[in-house]
Amino acid sequence: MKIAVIGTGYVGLVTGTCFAESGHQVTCVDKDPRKIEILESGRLPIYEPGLDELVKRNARDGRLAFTTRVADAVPGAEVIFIAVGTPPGEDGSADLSYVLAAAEEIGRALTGYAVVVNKSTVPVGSADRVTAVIASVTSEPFDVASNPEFLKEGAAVEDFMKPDRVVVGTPSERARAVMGELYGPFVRVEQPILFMDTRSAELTKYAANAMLATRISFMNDVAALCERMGADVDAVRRGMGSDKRIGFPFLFPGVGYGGSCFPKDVRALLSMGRAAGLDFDLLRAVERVNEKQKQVLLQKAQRHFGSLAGKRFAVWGLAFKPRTDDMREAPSISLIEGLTGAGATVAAHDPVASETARQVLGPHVEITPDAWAAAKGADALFLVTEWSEFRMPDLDRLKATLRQPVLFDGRNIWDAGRMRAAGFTYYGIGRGKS
Ligand SMILES: NC(=O)C1=CN([C@@H]2O[C@H](COP(=O)(O)OP(=O)(O)OC[C@H]3O[C@@H](n4cnc5c(N)ncnc54)[C@H](O)[C@@H]3O)[C@@H](O)[C@H]2O)C=CC1
Ligand SMILES: O=C(O)[C@H]1O[C@H](OP(=O)(O)OP(=O)(O)OC[C@H]2O[C@@H](n3ccc(=O)[nH]c3=O)[C@H](O)[C@@H]2O)[C@H](O)[C@@H](O)[C@@H]1O
Repeated sequence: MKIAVIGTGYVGLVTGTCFAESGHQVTCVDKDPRKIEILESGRLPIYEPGLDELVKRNARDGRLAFTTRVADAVPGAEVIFIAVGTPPGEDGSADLSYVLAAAEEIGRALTGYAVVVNKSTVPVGSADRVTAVIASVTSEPFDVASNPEFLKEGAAVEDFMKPDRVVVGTPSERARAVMGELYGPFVRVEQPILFMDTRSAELTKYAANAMLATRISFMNDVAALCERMGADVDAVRRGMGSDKRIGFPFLFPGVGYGGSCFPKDVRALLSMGRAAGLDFDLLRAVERVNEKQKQVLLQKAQRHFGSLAGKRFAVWGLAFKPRTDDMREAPSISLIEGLTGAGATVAAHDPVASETARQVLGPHVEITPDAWAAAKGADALFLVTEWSEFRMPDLDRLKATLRQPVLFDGRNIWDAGRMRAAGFTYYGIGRGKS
């Protein structure tokens, strides 16, 4: 099939590349000429494990092309994906302007029947608005489908290639057939394509993200309770997750969820609820707990040191999660702002996100080329993102490098007993009284 993908961010680039990998002819469009220039030169504008190899191979073999012009990609395409951003507006509701602008450009470029697929995360009812915009600028036949994306950054290719499910919302039999053919190679009987109406598909995406965020906030509050009651959240988590009805994923307490989606999608769902006359109390609490959680390490440091003024702190891990360079709503930002706001200086290291972090954090935060340089002379070390390379540091070297052997482990990746036995003062999240 001939496919066009509008937007080459995490979702668009992965979608386009994975369809090209399965044999389709794909053109990816981005209005940002810098991104297209980078892609055409064989590099990637984002860090996503395994993606660069696939992009290079499919571009070389002529199945994947890039352009800045929607009008170059749409004519003749049977399926056109919209994968542009839907950032939060002032009141938390999703800003649909990029999606509608892309829809209009698509409409103007249509040359015959196509399925226009909305992959961006959009409020319920958006498919109707996309349909209206396209119909207002073309008389060509088309259908609109909602096909929310569930990939995780850092594992995006794997998630796309082997999805737990594919959700497709459309009333059109013809569009269902096209989408069935497209996704057939990616699914099996037990990982089905779930066809439904567009509104249900749009809501499924928000409800799934909100449920995952709820699990995390729930566990962060359980962790807080563990600290007050002298219980160990790791044991509690294992005990809970072993129940098949609960399961293990997304039960890790930490420094709060971040990233480009959970925070914005929780807010957007709350806003949708408000507009529909529903006060989604549970979700408001999820968000409140998350904001509180982002302060947890700062509060532990304040309790330990009293005043933070004049202290030097090291931070390991800046991206909102490992295996990505994405800093959007990263919990490291709140921590570092809290530390520097209290008069401390910060030196930080991230294996991949240093460049994006520098732009977000500004010049007053020292970004070091390796983890040890950040730790040198620090009064304490904060572990914020659980990159694999931080898991087993040389403890003798760490003790000799830090000015004071104090550890704040925001992801519970270190063995508390081992750290204490090695002479560190160790603080985790929900690991007994602290
Ligand atoms: N990042 C993620 O892991 C996931 C994101 N989503 C959703 O997918 C959507 C896209 O997210 P990301 O890929 O992270 O966004 P992004 O911000 O990384 O990329 C969006 C791209 O679209 C381009 N763009 C905007 N308007 C355009 C137009 N009219 N023509 C051509 N290009 C245009 C922008 O220049 C940008 O490069 C959002 O709605 C997001 O909520 C869904 C699942 C996972
Ligand atoms: O809509 C989206 O954009 C995507 O949002 C999340 O994916 P992502 O944000 O890439 O990363 P996650 O692995 O879900 O992590 C999100 C945040 O939650 C935190 N987290 C995750 C799991 C956990 O147990 N505890 C926890 O604190 C992570 O550290 C991170 O800050 C969802 O997992 C994807 O299914 C969804 O497609």
